Amino acid sequence: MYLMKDITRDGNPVLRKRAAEVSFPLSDEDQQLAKEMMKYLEVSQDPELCEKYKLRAGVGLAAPQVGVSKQMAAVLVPSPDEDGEPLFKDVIINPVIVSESVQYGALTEGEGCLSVDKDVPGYVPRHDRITLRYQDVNGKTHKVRLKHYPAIVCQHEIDHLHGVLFYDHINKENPFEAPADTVMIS
Ligand SMILES: Cc1nc(NNC(=O)[C@H](CC2CCCC2)CN(O)CO)c(F)c(N2CCN3CCOC[C@@H]3C2)n1
Ligand code: NI
Repeated sequence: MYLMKDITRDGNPVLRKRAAEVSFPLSDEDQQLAKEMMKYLEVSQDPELCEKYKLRAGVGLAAPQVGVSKQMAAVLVPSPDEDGEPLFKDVIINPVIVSESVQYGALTEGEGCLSVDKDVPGYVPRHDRITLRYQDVNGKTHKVRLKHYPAIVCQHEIDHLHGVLFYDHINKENPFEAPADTVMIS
């Protein structure tokens, strides 16, 4: 199971590389990687286990963040109401954003990153809606339309696969400025 010591931090070149495509069928190593990344998110979202293992909670985790430069990320976006199904839960492999809204969306609270220890205040303008194509661990291709919160999370993870970090998007002059008619997501 991954602990915070296993998370690569900003400054490690692996976070600024374009990750390599994953080939199918998945090697045992890649299957284990997918499982471990999703496990981290599940454990980190359990208050007791999160505390027990001193984790930072997460709704997404990309392979470069555990030192593996491969096009793979785990995403676990819980439903707003406790008992509901997650808004999105899957390990996205070789993801491609095939279309995106002109309209921006941004988390009202700004963003953080398990690989960035410092707080970087400011809005992170992303596309409010995306159509995402990816393969799951079985090699099955999915094409999903996402909006608001899950769309933001997936864009944050896909950025990691392209060597981009969230603060790269923050307006240097005015961090809390967002483009006109940006959807603010809480
Ligand atoms: C929004 C949020 N970001 C959390 N952390 N940061 C992350 O996930 C980073 C990725 C996210 C940062 C902004 C967009 C993607 C990790 N990243 O670096 C991966 O690349 C959270 F932990 C969190 N939630 C809300 C849901 N809650 C359910 C119960 O358990 C606690 C959990 C807390 N929401
Ligand atoms: Ni991140």
